[in-house]
Amino acid sequence: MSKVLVSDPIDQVGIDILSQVAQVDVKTNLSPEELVAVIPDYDAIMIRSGTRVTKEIIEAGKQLKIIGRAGVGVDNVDVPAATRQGIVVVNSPEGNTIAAAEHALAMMLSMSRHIPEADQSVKNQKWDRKHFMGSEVYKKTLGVVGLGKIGSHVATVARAMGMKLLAYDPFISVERAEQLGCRLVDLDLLFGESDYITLHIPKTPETTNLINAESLSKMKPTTRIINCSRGGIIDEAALYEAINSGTIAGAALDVFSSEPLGESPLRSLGKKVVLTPHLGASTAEAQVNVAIDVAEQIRDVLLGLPARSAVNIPGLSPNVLEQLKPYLRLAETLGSMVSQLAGGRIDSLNVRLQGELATNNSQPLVVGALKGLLTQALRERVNYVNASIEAKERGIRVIETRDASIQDYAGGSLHLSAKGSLGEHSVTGALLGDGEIHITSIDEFPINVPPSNHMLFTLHRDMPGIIGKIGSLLGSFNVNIASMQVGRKIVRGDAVMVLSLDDPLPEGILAEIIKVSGIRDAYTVNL
Ligand SMILES: NC(=O)c1ccc[n+]([C@@H]2O[C@H](COP(=O)([O-])OP(=O)(O)OC[C@H]3O[C@@H](n4cnc5c(N)ncnc54)[C@H](O)[C@@H]3O)[C@@H](O)[C@H]2O)c1
Ligand SMILES: O=C(O)CC[C@@H](O)C(=O)O
Repeated sequence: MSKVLVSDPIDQVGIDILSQVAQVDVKTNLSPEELVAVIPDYDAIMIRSGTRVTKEIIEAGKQLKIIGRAGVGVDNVDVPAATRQGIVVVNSPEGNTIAAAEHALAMMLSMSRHIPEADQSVKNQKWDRKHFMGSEVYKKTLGVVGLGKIGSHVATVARAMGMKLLAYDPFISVERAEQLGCRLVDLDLLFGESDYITLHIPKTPETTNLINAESLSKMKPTTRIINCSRGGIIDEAALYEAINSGTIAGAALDVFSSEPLGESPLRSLGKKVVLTPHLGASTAEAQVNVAIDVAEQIRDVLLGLPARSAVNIPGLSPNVLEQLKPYLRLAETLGSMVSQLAGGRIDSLNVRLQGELATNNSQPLVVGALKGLLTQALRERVNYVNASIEAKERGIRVIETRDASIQDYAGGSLHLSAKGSLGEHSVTGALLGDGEIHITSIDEFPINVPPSNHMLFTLHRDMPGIIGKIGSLLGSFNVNIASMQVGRKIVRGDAVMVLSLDDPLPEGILAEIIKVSGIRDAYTVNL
């Protein structure tokens, strides 16, 4: 039975889902050393933001197949290290969107009305109404940095509260921003005009310390900043200076460059600052959502099914995935066939999506073809996560083409051609009515055969007697032929013969087949 380690607090509903297929061990607050020590036993790890899954942990996780992040940000996972090791990393891109957006809005309002401090003073037996004069958000300008899922919801609610909206997001269209009632502007303008600035961006090299002494100096003395996205996007020392000196009015922070927050002068800024301990996703609803979302994906991957929100393989919606599954099998089968036909070192793979397939998201099929191609060399070490990297590292050039005009099969067909040290070979395949894979051409010779576990292909001159000769030769070695088909372009020209065999071709027979007069070449394929 598979084993899953849950190393951060996860809602019970997630544990119940995992328990359907695995032994689940909940061990929270493990030190990095303890994690390295226990991880070799586990097939999957499920985390929130508390656990850092480092390269060391990943390398020690020899059995690991999947890392599940019950939340959005995967910056606490070394995704490149996981990818290299063929480990799927999944998250829950939407499960806590509303929770995080509502937290940002709550932070904005509580900072404006000094609610945390006022509450504390009443609890301390005081009745001080003068000290907590607030300001309204109505008709104020909110600058939204990052207009993705959370930023969009914040914008929608803020607009309903009567705020004017500016937004900065280099990857969002003007139309989308306008739909949300936001004016898309550059960062300097947003910094200069906003009364409130709310950050909803990932932490990347570009966004690290985006809010620094220089950007803070462009803001109004009344500006207040809200950060419920990621620590490290704000230079905390510069923020402290700016608030302390009156360059800006205040900040509400849920995330910090180092968590838990250690000694920090930010704690001393009184009512100008509201601080929460990374609570953006901490609602009962969000925790149920993310636990279900990620536990289901871990369960599926442990059952050998694809994940719907993998961050290191092409993301596909469950519906698209369901439709594409038979074509992924087709791509893998053709990839494995073409690599065996080509033999030797492969320099390039051309993947041509034909007919209806040409209109689809081709990336998963290309990865599927590469996975099939590399299975010969890497066996189970290659998977949908690392196939592209492994191909790149081997110097295999991948060319992707589309031809929607080839309407040979309903649903489309896939044509792979591999060029290598021993020449070039191609294979085409399609799914027939019942979803069964059919090979529809080999080296551009038309055929129509379902693939079988053991196959023999010959390239020969189309002439009387040759089929009989091969049949007798195989018979003399006690090889049973299950089916046979010939494909040719012209009568008495070159042809290919495809034989499905009951057993693998014994050692040495291929050399005998090639000696038969009229046979130009012969190849075996085992799937
Ligand atoms: N505090 C919490 O508990 C909590 C909860 C959930 C999410 N988050 C964090 O909130 C952030 C946003 O999450 P989301 O679900 O909205 O993500 P998202 O991917 O839907 O949106 C992020 C947006 O940022 C934009 N962006 C990327 N680089 C940018 C840049 N350099 N400048 C401006 N915009 C840029 C993207 O185009 C995208 O629209 C993430 O960092 C996530 O980890 C925090
Ligand atoms: O796990 C959490 O509580 C925080 C999650 C949040 O930071 C996220 O990126 O989804």
